[in-house]
Amino acid sequence: MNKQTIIKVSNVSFSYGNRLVLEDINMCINEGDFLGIVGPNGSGKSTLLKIILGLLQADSGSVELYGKPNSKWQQRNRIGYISQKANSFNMGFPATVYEVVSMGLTGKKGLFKRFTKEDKEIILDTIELVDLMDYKNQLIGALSGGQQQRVFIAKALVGNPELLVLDEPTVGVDTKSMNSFYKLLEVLHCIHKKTIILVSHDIGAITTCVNRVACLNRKIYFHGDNQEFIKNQEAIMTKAYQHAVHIMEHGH
Ligand SMILES: Nc1ncnc2c1ncn2[C@@H]1O[C@H](COP(=O)(O)OP(=O)(O)OP(=O)(O)O)[C@@H](O)[C@H]1O
Repeated sequence: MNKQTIIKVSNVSFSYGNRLVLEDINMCINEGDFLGIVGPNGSGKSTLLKIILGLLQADSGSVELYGKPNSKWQQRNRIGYISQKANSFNMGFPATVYEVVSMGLTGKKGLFKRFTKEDKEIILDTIELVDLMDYKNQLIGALSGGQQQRVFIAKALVGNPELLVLDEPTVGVDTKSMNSFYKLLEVLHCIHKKTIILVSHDIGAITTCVNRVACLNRKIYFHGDNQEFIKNQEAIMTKAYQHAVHIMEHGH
C-alpha cells in the first residue's frame, strides 16, 4: 500500500536579502516517516522548516501539505511544531505544567472556549505520556531543562497532531534527558504512529532512532533511508560539510 505524501517540497529556493540559503530543494515526506534533518550551522535547516510550515515564503518553487499548497493550508492543528524559540520561553512566567500544556489546545478550540471534562482528560493523558504526572502542578520555571522540554512536547502533542516538527529540541539538555527524549520520540513514532521531522546537530544520536535522513547545506546532499545514510555517511558528510569528516562512535 502506498503511503500518503504529507509534505512535497518542489524546487524551493530562498534568500535572506542577497544571501542564498536554500537552492532548488526537492523532498517528499510520507506518512510514517521519522526524518532527521542534519547539516552544519547556518545550512538552512530552520529556514526549510519555516518554509514548509508557511511561516516564510519561498522565492521560487512550491510546498504542498497533504496535497494542497501550504498557503491554502488551514488545518494547523494537524501539525505540532516546536521551534528553537521554545528554548527561550520565559521560564519565569508563572504557569504550571498543566497550564502550559493546555495552551496547546487553545489553538484548536479558540482562545475563549472553556475546556470540557474530555479536554481536561486529554491534557492529563498527554502529561502522563511525557511522564510528568508528578509535576503537573509545578511551575514550569522550577523544572529541569529536560523536563521543560517534555512540557513543550506535550503542548505540541495535546491537539493530537499527525505530524510533529521539532527544531533542535535537545539544545541545552543534559545527556540523560536527551536519551529519554529520543526514546519518547521512538514511542511517538512506533506506537502512536506520528510522522516526525527532527532537526538536530546530534547526527550520532538521531541516526539511532530515525528511519529517514536528509543532509542539507543550502542544497540537499542526501535524502533517503537511514541505513543507506549510515553506510555512506562519511562520503555524504564530506561533500555536505565540504571538508573531511571522520565519524565518531556515539555511546548511545
Ligand atoms: N531572519 C534572518 N535574516 C537574515 N539572515 C538569516 C535570518 N535567519 C537566518 N539567517 C541566516 O540564514 C542562514 C540559514 O539559517 P538557518 O537558521 O536556517 O540555519 P540552520 O541550519 O537552522 O542553523 P543552526 O543549525 O545554526 O540553527 C544562516 O546563515 C543564518 O545566519
